[in-house]
Amino acid sequence: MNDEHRIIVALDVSSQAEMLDMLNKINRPGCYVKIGMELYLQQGADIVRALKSEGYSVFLDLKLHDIPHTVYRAMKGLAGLGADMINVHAAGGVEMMQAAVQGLGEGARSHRPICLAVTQLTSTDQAMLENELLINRPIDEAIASYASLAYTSGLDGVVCSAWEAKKIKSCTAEDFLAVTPGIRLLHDDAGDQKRVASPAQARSLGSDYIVVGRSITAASDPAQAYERVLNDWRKQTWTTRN
Ligand SMILES: O=C(O)c1cc(=O)[nH]c(=O)n1[C@@H]1O[C@H](COP(=O)(O)O)[C@@H](O)[C@H]1O
Repeated sequence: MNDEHRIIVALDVSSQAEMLDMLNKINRPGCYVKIGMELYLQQGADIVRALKSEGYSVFLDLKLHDIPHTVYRAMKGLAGLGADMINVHAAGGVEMMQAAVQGLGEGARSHRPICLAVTQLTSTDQAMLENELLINRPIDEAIASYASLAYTSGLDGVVCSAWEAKKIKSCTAEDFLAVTPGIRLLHDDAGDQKRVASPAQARSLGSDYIVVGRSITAASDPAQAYERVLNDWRKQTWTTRN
């Protein structure tokens, strides 16, 4: 798989027209894109079909979190859209994650989409984990524990920050995917993201894919920003703390 396929661009816009405009600006036909709830909830399933018919790889990020039966039925329907990657919240538990994989397997036309579990959002930090979610564990331990549950549930990987990727792989498997948002180029504003890394850091830390939104889409020249992300990912000069 080439380097470009490891960069997933988060198309966080609200209409098909804005999406097409952004894809035009990025100018990378067939790249990997992520459709989140903003676009999906306003434009519906056709947006995924349209992107697939144009040759894009699609991560459908709807972060399902419900009772197992509901998630099973939702995934069975979503599987037919042809997305390459899809996610649930690990906090839904083992039975729900197993139901997600089962639904995807039964609904897929050919290949089952990659199924990921969101561990803890990259907008969560240690203080929020303890004070709001009442989880009194170090955040990387809590995340590794969610990842282990996802692994035993038969998922293909997790969404986490780059900083947890190594620990997750050591307690699951080397080929258990770490898909990491919270990516920023040097000098970019972190905004609401707490656990942030650069593309080069993420790769050094063990990320398999990076999800990049505003560092590309809010840049004055998105095509140039995409190129900077890709070059940084390729550089991988940064070495880990461990
Ligand atoms: O599942 C995700 O994609 C996701 C999980 C997570 O923990 N953190 C996170 O930021 N995301 C998504 O990744 C994208 C990050 O966007 P930027 O912060 O603009 O790069 C957004 O579309 C988020 O919805």
